[in-house]
Amino acid sequence: MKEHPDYQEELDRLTFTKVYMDSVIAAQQSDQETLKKRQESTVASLDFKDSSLKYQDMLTHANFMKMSREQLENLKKLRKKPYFARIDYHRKEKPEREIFYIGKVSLFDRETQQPIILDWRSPLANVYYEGRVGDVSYEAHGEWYEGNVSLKRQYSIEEGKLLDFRDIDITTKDDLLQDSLSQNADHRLTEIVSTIQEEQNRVIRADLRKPIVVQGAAGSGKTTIALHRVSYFLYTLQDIFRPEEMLILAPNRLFIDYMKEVLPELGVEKARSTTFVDYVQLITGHTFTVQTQHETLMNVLEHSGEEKAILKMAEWKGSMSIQTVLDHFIQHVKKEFLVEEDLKIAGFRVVNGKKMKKLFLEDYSYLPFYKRKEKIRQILISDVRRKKKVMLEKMTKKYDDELDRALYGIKDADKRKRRVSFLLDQKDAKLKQIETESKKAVRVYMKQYPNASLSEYFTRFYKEEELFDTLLEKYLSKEDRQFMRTHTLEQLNKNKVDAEDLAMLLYLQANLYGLDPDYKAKKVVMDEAQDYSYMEFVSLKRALNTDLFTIVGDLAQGIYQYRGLKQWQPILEHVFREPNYLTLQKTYRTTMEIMEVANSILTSMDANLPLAEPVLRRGDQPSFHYLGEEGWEKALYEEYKRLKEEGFKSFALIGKTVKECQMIYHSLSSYFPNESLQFIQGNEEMKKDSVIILPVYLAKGLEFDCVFLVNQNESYAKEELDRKLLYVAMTRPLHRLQFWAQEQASFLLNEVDSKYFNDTQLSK
Ligand SMILES: Nc1ncnc2c1ncn2[C@@H]1O[C@H](COP(=O)(O)OP(=O)(O)OP(=O)(O)O)[C@@H](O)[C@H]1O
Repeated sequence: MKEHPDYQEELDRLTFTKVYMDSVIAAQQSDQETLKKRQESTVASLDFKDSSLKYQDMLTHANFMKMSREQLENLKKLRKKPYFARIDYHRKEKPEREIFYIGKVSLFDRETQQPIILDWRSPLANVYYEGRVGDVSYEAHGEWYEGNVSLKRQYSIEEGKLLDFRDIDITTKDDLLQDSLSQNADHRLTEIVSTIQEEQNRVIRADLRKPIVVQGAAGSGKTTIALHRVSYFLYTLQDIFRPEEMLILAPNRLFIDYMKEVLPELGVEKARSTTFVDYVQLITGHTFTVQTQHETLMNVLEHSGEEKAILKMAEWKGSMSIQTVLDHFIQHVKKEFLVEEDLKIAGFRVVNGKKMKKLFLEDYSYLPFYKRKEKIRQILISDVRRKKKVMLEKMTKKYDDELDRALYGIKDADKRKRRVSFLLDQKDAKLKQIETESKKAVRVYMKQYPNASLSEYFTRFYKEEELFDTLLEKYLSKEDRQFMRTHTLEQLNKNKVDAEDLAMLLYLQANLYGLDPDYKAKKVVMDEAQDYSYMEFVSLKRALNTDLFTIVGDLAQGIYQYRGLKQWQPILEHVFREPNYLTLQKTYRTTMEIMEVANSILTSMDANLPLAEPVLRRGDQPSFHYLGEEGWEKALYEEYKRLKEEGFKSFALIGKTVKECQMIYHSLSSYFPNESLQFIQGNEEMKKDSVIILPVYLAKGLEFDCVFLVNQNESYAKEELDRKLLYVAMTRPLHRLQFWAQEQASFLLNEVDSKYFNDTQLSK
């Protein structure tokens, strides 16, 4: 590197940037207010018609100057690695080329407003990620700019020191990516802004106003890219969206912890990250215990007896048909809101009932039923208040006229006296009647409207047998209907619901009550989306009333296929308007050797999915170890020790089920040093230096340097579900994969070409 003609220039640039950052940090610490004002006045004096990048960037800079303590800390961190790339760019209309350094956030010269560092999310930075050197164009704020990139350079900077730099042209491979992939993982996801690949960049920057569905192979960066898209989204639309309005849905709490590490790095830590189950519970405020899809899956894997009927019911509860049925049920409920009685007070018609019905059916048709009811109540209150005055006046006038007539018309003094006194009493009584009836009229009138809770409606759906049968007979046999009714009602008696019921609850909540604004989200990210049912997508969309969804998943990993999606089509065609659909085929997590074995399993599935293409990274072949031999536990421990000595940091032992994992834990715990094994079966947080034992369904989405697939008792069968579980398990390691079982067939390795793995018994 030192021989490079630009070496000194690059060194000077880094020094300049760091010194500049130091001055910003010092200035921020000493005089935050003055600086802020100065920056704001510079921005204020700008030509607002200038829609170019510069203006937008300067606004960003103004925000940047309004640094919070947290941001200041970030800047200090960034000083260690201020940028990772450079582009030399010549914009068509400009006289000369400009040099831009790209980093995690932008930094501008306070005096000249020239960028010292360009944010990776800025429009111009797109040309770094897309294509190679040569003619390029990019879009910024609706306008296209053309130009030429003559140089793309990558830097390795650590602790503020320039370690290396290299240029990328058409022929060079991405060394930075290779370096980054060969690193070891320590149970957490990292940001990848310096090595985002072209196909990934396309997902990150795809039209932000449209929903997007991404089918990506295992390890293709779906989770990582979805989070980078949120970061890009917040940067680009920062004037419209706040991070708190983002909702990130992950499969379980373990996964959220794993993902969370990368959120502050990307500036999206304020987004709400949760599971679908927790989110629905929060929105609906219900207190049911939820039988999760994992528990159902476990029952199936461990053969509980009723599994066929349970699976069928789960599938049905998540299907497209249930939406139609629920819509009918909602229409049925709606009839109870169609009050058309007039509201009368002391004989006066204060409110026309037909008008109320019209309000409900037409004017407020965009609102959930109970919100419409509330609107009507408010209208009634104000109508009654307004008309009370008129009624009192009219009533007073009526009696005053009568009194006049009595006073001047009745000649007989006694008669007149009686009549006047009678009229005065009457007047008094009538006015009082108006007063008292006005007070309670609305309350009484509103009693005609239903007043039931969400769980009452939900229970009713199952309880009213005749209605239930009428609604469902087109879709399910009598036997299936019966099973579904009794099963769900039994669960409800125990204050329990199935995970699949949550979508129905959310759908009812959205249609009947709506959502508390505090829980609303304007943009939704769904990871492991293949595991969601059709009804879950529909209910989320209905409840949140937004199209801004980023949906990433892999059908090949659809281990909850009994309830989840088998294809993306229904979502693409029926849930969203004109969604974008993109695929990620390259896989970055694992080595070519591991991917060859995993792809053999993928080929044998029905899914008809493209094979994952690993980026060129080599490692040891996966190995098969005989677990039947005495002392296998010690042998496994020795393998672990050997790999640890090689420098690998994170290890997992993956079993097919929780029971299998219990067995593995039991067998191995006396061989591993105290506390170094951690058995995860739910939401426990993973300890950093432990060897993790966990069932496949919980390992989904996670990654480890080395993975041991262990099979003491439960083999993977040739059926679809088991193939998917196996595929998920095989695609977890970054570097090493070992199979431990009594026979190769336990991992379906008898179907895999033996040249792809090493049988340790044979090679002895
Ligand atoms: N462009 C990249 N540069 C460096 N590392 C990358 C890149 N893309 C992905 N990775 C790494 O590849 C690994 C897999 O990424 P991620 O977990 O996001 O993939 P995924 O598609 O969600 O996987 P799965 O479906 O198996 O859960 C992570 O370690 C991630 O950091």
